[in-house]
Amino acid sequence: MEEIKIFSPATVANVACGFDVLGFCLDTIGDHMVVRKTLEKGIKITEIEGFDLPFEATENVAGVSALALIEDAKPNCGFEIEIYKNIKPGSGIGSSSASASGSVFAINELLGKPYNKTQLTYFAMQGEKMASQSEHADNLAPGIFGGFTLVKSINPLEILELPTPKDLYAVIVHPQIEIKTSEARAMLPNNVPLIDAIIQWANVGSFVHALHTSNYGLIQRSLQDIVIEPYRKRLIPHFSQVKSESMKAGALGCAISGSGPSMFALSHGLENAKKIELAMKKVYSNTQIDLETYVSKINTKGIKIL
Ligand SMILES: Nc1ncnc2c1ncn2[C@@H]1O[C@H](COP(=O)(O)OP(=O)(O)O)[C@@H](O)[C@H]1O
Ligand SMILES: N[C@@H](CCOP(=O)(O)O)C(=O)O
Repeated sequence: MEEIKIFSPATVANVACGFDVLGFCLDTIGDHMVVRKTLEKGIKITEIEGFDLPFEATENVAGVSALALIEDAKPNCGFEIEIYKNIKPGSGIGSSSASASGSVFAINELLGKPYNKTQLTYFAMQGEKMASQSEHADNLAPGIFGGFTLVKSINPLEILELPTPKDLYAVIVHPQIEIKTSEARAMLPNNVPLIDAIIQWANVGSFVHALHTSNYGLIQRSLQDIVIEPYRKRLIPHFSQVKSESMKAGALGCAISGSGPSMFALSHGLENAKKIELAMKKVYSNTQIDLETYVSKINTKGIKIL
């Protein structure tokens, strides 16, 4: 194979209680990428559509992650990368992650798949580190593995794949403003009160159990973030109103997606998800804020070859 075209999906990181640990993969929104082998060695980004991003490989997360992989693989060829972005940078649904994971996934396929998904996540982390100035894999893991994932540890990198209840849907509301992950991380405290930590890790454990048992009521009781949301919600216009309207419409839970400004809600069933989407959208109907919204099944496959 000399060329490959892929769909690299958007992802929701943190998932309320699981900051830097939990994440899930979306289905209806993502980037397209084309990667092909070249005789000339190295990494070249030859096409970027959708948003204004750097073509210099060392300044684009797709290039940085690809360079990390070829540094290890030392192939006797190079690669050209075309990026067709649908995920707005600074969105909170893993724009940088989709590029970083998509490029290493594609190159791995072209090299005959010498690396496993954990190794690909490690290479993609090198790109994410450049974008967010910190090491986190909670967007990358669900994009590469699919479904829900839990990042057990960064060093050594260990990722757990979690089950996806079959009738679970996600609603994404993305106010068209930009929040850089690096800035949204810099505003966080270094310490968490013990009482808050206890509640947060109880929610993580309960949420994981709820996924394993398809217990939608326990999902609802676990989707709570008392550590990060209090700091970041002020960055998102009308966040509290969106959250309360989504819950009134029947959401299992609603929280900030990644570092924002996107928000996500989880729904038991598609019809309920559509009602929740309308309720969340309505909050912005009399504002000047542009909005993108998506209703998505949980994508259990992750990155797809087209
Ligand atoms: N290929 C890329 N895709 C998206 N963002 C990129 C890419 N390369 C570099 N960046 C930079 O990374 C930042 C977006 O990453 P981030 O702040 O984590 O947003 P998101 O929440 O959408 O992932 C932006 O500053 C953007 O300029
Ligand atoms: N755990 C990270 C996740 C960032 O997600 P993104 O989609 O905003 O890149 C954080 O919250 O900083």
